[in-house]
Amino acid sequence: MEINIETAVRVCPVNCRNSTGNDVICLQPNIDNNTIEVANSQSFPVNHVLPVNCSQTTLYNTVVTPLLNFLIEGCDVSIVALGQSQTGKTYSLFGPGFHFAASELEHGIIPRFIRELFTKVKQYRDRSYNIHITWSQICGETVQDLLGTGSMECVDVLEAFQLIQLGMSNMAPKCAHSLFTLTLDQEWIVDSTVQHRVSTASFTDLSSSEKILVYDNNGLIQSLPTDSGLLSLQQCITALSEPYFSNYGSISNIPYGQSVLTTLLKDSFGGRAKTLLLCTVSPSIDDFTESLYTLQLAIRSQTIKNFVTVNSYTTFQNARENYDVFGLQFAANQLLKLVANAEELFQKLLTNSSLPKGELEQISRWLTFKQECEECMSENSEPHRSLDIIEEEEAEDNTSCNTANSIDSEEIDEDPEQEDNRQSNLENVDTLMKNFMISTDEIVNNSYREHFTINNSVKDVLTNSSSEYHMKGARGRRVSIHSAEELRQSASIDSSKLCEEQDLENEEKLSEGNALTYEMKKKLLKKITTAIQGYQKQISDLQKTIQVKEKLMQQLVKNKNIKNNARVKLEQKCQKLSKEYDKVIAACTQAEINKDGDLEKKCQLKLVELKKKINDAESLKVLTEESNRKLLEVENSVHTSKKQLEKLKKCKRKEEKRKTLYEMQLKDERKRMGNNQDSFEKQKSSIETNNSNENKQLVIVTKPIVLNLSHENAESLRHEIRNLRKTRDYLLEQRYKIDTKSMHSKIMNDSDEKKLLQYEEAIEAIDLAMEYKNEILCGHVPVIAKSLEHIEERGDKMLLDRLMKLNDMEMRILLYKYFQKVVELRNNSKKLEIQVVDVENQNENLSCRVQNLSHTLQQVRLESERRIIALQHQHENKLQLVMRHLASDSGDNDRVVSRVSKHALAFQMAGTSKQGDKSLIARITRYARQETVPKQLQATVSVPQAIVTRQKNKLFIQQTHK
Ligand SMILES: Nc1ncnc2c1ncn2[C@@H]1O[C@H](COP(=O)(O)OP(=O)(O)OP(=O)(O)O)[C@@H](O)[C@H]1O
Repeated sequence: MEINIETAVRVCPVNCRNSTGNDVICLQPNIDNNTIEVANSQSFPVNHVLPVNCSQTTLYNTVVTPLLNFLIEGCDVSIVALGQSQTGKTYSLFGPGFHFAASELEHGIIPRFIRELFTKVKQYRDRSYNIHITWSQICGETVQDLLGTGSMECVDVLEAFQLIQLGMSNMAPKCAHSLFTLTLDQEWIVDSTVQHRVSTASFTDLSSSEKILVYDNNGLIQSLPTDSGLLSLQQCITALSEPYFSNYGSISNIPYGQSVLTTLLKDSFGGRAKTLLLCTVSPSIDDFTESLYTLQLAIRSQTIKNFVTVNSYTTFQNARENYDVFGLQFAANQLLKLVANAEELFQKLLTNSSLPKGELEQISRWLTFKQECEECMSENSEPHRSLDIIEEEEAEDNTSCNTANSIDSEEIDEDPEQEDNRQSNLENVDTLMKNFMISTDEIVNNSYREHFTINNSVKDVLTNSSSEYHMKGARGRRVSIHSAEELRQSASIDSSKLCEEQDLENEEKLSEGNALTYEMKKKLLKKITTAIQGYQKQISDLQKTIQVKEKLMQQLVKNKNIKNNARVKLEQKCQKLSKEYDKVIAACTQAEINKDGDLEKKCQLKLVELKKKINDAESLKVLTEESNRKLLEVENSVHTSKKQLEKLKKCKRKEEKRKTLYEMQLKDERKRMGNNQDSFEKQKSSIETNNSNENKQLVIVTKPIVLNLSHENAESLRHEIRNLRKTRDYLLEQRYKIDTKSMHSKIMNDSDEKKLLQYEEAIEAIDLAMEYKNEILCGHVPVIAKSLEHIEERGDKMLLDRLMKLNDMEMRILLYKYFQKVVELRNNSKKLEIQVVDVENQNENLSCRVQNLSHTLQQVRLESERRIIALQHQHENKLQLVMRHLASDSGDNDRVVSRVSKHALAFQMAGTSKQGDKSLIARITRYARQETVPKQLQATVSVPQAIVTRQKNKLFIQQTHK
């Protein structure tokens, strides 16, 4: 929590400063409104004003007691006594000199604090604690340990008092500031966890110092202490009290590192301690200036906000590994301190002009990194956030802690919001990445197209007649870097998605077609042709299926009337059977009354038989009623198949369109390449002629401007250029030889490949050298030299400086090494490009396989569909026959009805139920994935056949298998 530094002003008795007691009073403490009224009618409002003759007890109770609570809760507390010499700083902190122990009433803040601390911590029976004391004095920039043993543990008040006496006896008279520190370490157990609190109470007795008067920036007189520690403390207080720093704008700008005193008081001013600045002033007019100085500093200090935190951590009982938490926490704190110290040191070093430039740069880079790191960490979090989180683990029922906890809970509440922010940040990053990809692709495409157009004439000849290796960019740099769009194109062509999804992409492909190379187009054409064939196959399969379905539909329509008639007949039959059933029941009852056992038995048998007949007739009736539903189902299925057919035809048309387009483009390019082939030789000879012309022109153009150069120099430059040109021609010739050789053999061995790269690099380097020399000949500053002049990056400049200092031999070695490195890099990149080509080919093959499989699956699906329909067809035929018989014959055909109804139900269950369809399709899909079609599906399915014969009034149905 942010808490302002508290201020308290104690006005010492007039006689303290060895005055006569008759001094004129220049300031008056106003206890009612906590202000100090000064003679010049200025008033200083502070947090606590203590009356002139206030007792040590009043002082302690008024301003110190609350601090003890902070300490016990785990916060660091600090009391800094500031004031003119002999105004009672030491008296307030310790008591009257070395004899403070004589009267408890005279005890100052520290002994009272110690006594009360021991009393209070003992009240927390569940806590174990230990208290350590350190005491040091600071004289100038020297720190001296007053106890001689560093930190001393004391188990009770007496031991602590003895240590104070020891320290006082070691104190240097006057001149030094003293820093008395109490460290309280507490721990207690809550639900198998060990809660720890480590807090310190520091008491600083600032020695007074002579003041000098100086003019400040506004021309006003300002008094500054001569003591370096006090001076830098004043500067820190001034800096911290500026509004900019009160918001922790940049705490790193506070000059804590200027003195040992301010380094030690860092936590008290703008740090993590709860601080009380106790100012002691003299009321005497003689001390007016000093009092004014003290009061002004108090006013400034009370605007400073400290970020008070609870120093707590938790460990687990009997779990040693968890002590690491503390270890890490401690290490983190230490690291933070180290970084802060290093920063102070670096800030100091930066002002030291004697340091070498490089080191100064290193320091400023370090500071920038730290600044960036701090900014980054403070962007979404409060300062000291990590410690707040630790605080969450403990919920104590006292005021200070409650406040802290409320802050924590707010932070917890913010978590979902932070999560949202993180999410939206991720989305933003995603969008940015996508945009970046798009723009990168665009740039690569453009530059590639540019490159392609420039080198078109020569390249086409080489590309077309050479192996794939040439096409994919063994020549030239980064030719094989394909855009994401290109890669997407090649992947999407193989996808088995229906054309609606592909439409958009296909449109894109058509428009992008111009950016593809000849070989790419050829490949694409091949793929398109395969796709068209696939579509054609699917279309014809689907057409067959539709035909079969339509036939079934006709059959169903035809059967409709017969089924209606049969239903009427069956209804009549059911009624007749029911009546008969009733009659038999009546006969049975009569037989029972008559006690005719035989008749009763016969009647019961007849009843069973009749019941069976009624059930069979009812089942058959249900079958006749299903006709409409079936018809609807088949109609829907035909409709869906027709839709699919339309889609496939559309896809096929699109692909055919693309095919025509690419065929045309390829035809054009072939024609153009034919012309290029013819003109290639011409170009070669013309290039040579141009070269010699350029040579001549060079001389002609440079003639009038060469005036700046001495005749000898110009001549030697021309000579060098001519030599370079010869070398270049030779290299070109060698390169051409390797090209021609590889064109014929279509394979290039490793040494040829390396040579080719070396030639290309060397040609590029020679071109650059010639251009450079030519510009000098023309009296221009060479472009490359101009660009060197504009180097602004410090690192680049340094590199350039180093390069300039190299001698000729070193330069040659360096260049040779670079040349080798470049060739090696190009060789590697070429290998990578070949690997990319391989991967692309593999991808292509896999895509083809996926396409084939998807076609097979589609085919199998259609075939199985046709088979099911064929079965349905046969079933309908049989049904039709039975129904017709039922409709025409009123005789006893119960046996037929029974058999047909059973068969029909069985067929329904096994063949036409949706579940059956699904499992069949699932099976077929499984087979399709295995790339094999099951034997059952390859061979004709053994369909049951029935022969129906009629003898007298009976129908005979005989089931056979084909
Ligand atoms: N409020 C007071 N009541 C009684 N005596 C006081 C009071 N303030 C100071 N004195 C006495 O004044 C004398 C000087 O006090 P003290 O040594 O504490 O001053 P100081 O500010 O610490 O001086 P220095 O800057 O030299 O350290 C002591 O003898 C002290 O007992």
